[in-house]
Amino acid sequence: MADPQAKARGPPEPRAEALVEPVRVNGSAAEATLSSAELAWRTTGAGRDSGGRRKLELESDVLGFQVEGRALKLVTFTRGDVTGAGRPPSPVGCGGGAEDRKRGEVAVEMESEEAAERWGHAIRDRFASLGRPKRLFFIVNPYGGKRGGRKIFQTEVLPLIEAAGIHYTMQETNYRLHAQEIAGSLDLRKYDGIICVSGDGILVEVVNGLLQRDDWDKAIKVPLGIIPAGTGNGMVQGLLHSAGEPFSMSNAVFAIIRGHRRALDVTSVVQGKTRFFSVMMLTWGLVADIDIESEKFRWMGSARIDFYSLLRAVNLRRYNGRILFVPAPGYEGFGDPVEQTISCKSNGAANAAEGDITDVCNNETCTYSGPSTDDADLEWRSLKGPFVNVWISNIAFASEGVMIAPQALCRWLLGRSYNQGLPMVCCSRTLASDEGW
Ligand SMILES: Nc1ncnc2c1ncn2[C@@H]1O[C@H](COP(=O)(O)OP(=O)(O)OP(=O)(O)O)[C@@H](O)[C@H]1O
Repeated sequence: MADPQAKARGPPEPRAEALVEPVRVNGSAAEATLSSAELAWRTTGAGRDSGGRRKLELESDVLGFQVEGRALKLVTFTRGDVTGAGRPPSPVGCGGGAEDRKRGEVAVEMESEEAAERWGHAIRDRFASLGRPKRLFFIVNPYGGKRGGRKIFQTEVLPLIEAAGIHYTMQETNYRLHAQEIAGSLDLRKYDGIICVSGDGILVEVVNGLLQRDDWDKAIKVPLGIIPAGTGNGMVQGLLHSAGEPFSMSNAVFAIIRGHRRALDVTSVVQGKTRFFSVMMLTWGLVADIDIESEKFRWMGSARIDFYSLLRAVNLRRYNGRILFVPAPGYEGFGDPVEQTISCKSNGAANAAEGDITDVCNNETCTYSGPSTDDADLEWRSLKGPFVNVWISNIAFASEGVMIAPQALCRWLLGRSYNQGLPMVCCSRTLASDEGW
């Protein structure tokens, strides 16, 4: 989940005492230990696996659990078999590869109901300390990608969410900007996060809806998540990549269940009299044209982008314009110096170098008015077109298969002309007018 607030997990919890009990695991007698990090057991009876130690990492192997009388039933989600019911278990310490996770169950029968309750409490506390959500609000776009959002929610998301014991509310979007309206009026006190089952567009609508609220400063701290059901899905790919997880639907859902978070910058964009907020990328020229003009091929799913890119690549257009930017350290040599003072302060847009100053923020609809920056000492530079493509990216991936800015938190990718290649320019945070929460 992308959480604009979370910069770090905070200081580690004090270590709780490990619980040790004689139990039966999947019917076999064993001695089990529950620490704050793992549930481990060693079978004690006679048998093929007697004495073998197995373990489940609570953070990364367990979807959820239930206490039923003396039984503690854990739903596992692991790479490889740790239950002992199927293939021989992996020895302790051997992690799984990139294979997909599979669901399993480990039934731990305790000696008393009190013991089962005690262990249940300990696991619940551990999940809470990890920031696992308990109540989520899902926004499902039935129209995004190949129009599979509803099915993805029912078949891929719900089974895992229910196994994790998470309460949820789901609302489908009925029209363009509906997600923005929903986020603008949702009672956020009821939820630990808003999850979009959609393409990247709905996530951006949600961010805009949150920032248009009167309580935007609290609203924007609500964790947001995304399940890939769109055309590009670059945000999910970027988030999973940064967590070291391969791209898959189940990994995206599990990352949300585990409470994985990272902060995300928000870019404030002013165009004429309109202000909006972006968390992913801004494009002008080739990529924007491909995105917009390929709409008529939406039935192709992700392939529409590849197909239309080819069509446009053989017929490149050029765009005249000038880009003003503040280079990041080490990139000061890019572009040409700008003489005029450019203000990027408070409410307004980055004003044109020629000096047009327009206050474009409409306070009725734009409660968050963008970051305030003191740009008095900033050394602005400029690049003059014509451009084939201008691509400003806040994330590493444009889509599942397209890594455009490997180290992106903020990168500028500028295609000045077809023959000059694509120089990459690292911009300063203030250039993108962003603010990290
Ligand atoms: N019921 C609906 N009917 C038509 N459009 C809708 C509906 N619900 C949402 N939308 C619009 O669908 C667009 C695409 O949404 P989404 O980002 O989920 O999918 P996508 O296929 O990845 O599209 P894109 O590549 O344009 O981001 C958004 O602009 C959204 O406002």
